[in-house]
Parts: sequence; structure tokens; C-alpha cells
Amino acid sequence: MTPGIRPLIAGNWKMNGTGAALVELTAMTAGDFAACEALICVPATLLTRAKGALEGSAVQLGGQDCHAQASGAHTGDVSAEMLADAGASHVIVGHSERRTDHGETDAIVAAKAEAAWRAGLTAVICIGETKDEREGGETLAVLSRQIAGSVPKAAKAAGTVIAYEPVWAIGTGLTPTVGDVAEAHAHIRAELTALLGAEAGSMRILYGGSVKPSNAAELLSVAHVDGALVGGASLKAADFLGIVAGCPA
Ligand SMILES: O=C[C@H](O)COP(=O)(O)O
Repeated sequence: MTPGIRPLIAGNWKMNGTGAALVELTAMTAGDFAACEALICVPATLLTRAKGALEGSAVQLGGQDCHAQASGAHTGDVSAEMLADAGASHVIVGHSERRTDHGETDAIVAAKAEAAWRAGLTAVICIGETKDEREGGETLAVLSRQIAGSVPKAAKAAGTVIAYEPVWAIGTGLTPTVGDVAEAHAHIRAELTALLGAEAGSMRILYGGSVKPSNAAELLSVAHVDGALVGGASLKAADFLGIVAGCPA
């Protein structure tokens, strides 16, 4: 936690969910969000129906990626403006699965963050080291490089969230030690401050990678951990709300 920052618990459904999954969203709306903000990033095919399911609730809606351009000949892509039109308030950019599966570079991620702001969306910019990079002692250097390349200098706390996701912790059940999380988040805050100045002090830094109800409270108690980006455990309302319950009161 960072004093003065309200935590954000963000779910990322990845390529999961058809209309039948909307019952989980409806169930999430009954949660107690007194201690945090909540966000669910659904597949693009579900955005409009998810907007309906979340109507009137505190749970915000996000997309999982956007193209850097507003429109044009980019078959299969979705622009930030389209996400906003469908009811999204946030979009994830630079998730490691996009960086790996689609060859997204830091420069592409930065362009997507700027596209998100152009459309009035909050950009959730993902960074994180691979297993090989960690074992090679390169974690902090990788984070520095990704921040320098993926976070535009115009980033404002109101429209930007940083998500630290060690790639080797995603979907594996493995998590870094609390000490390792604390070191990484403190380093990210320092690098953001060097890049953005005072604006960085109120920018949320989320932790992602095998967050579940049983470890949420411990992870969320670490300094500079201002919420979580949750994959698998965001697919079921009971698990997601169990993580929300881990937010310090
Ligand atoms: O975007 C979410 C992350 O990739 C974490 O996924 P996970 O919670 O399934 O490990």
C-alpha cells in the first residue's frame, strides 16, 4: 500500500468467457468495494453485454488491448475509441502475453498507452521480467528498461496504472517472496519518479501473478503495492471478491 492511494483490484479474463460467464459479473456487483476500486477487463466480444451486467455497480469495465490508431485498415484489431464507445474506462496495454504472442515492443506499448489517453481511457501498462531474466539477476534492469520504453513522459497518475507482473508467476501458482515484491515495487516507484517527477507519487503500481484470496492480503500489505492485476482468480466472483476482501481497510 501507498498512503493516500486507494487500491485497485483489476481482473483480466484473457481469452476466456462467453455470454454464460456474465453471471459471474452480475455476482461481483454484490461485492463490498468500500476499501478499493474494482475493474474487470473482458474479451472485446463481451464488452457491451458486460456493460449491461455492471450497470449501476462500482465495478468498472476494461479492454485487454487496443491498437495505436483510432481507425483504419487493421483487420481484427480494436481501437481505444471503440473500447470507450463500448463502455470501457480502462485498457490493459503491454501484457506479457501480448509482448510474447504478438511481438509487442516497448515502443508499441507506449503508443498504445497514448492511444488509450486519446480516447479518454486509463492505460494499465504492464511490465515484468521473465524467469531467465530473474535467474540472471536482471530483474531491476529489465524493469528500468521497460519503464523507460513503455511509459510515455506525459503519463499522469489519473490516467495511468502500472502493473508489475513477473512473467514466471503468471498462471503458475508461483509468487515472488514478499521481499522481492517490495524491492521491485520500490524500484518501480523510484524509476517512475525519475521519469515523471511528483506525478509518480500518486500513480498506482499493481502486482500481478498468481494472486488469489489466500495470498492477497499479504501481497497488498507490501509497500508500493497499490492493488492487483488478477487473471485466473478473476473468472469466478467468489475468488475475485475474496481478493477484494484482502484490501486493507
Ligand atoms: O493479467 C493477469 C496476470 O497475467 C496474472 O494472471 P494469473 O492471476 O492467472 O497468474
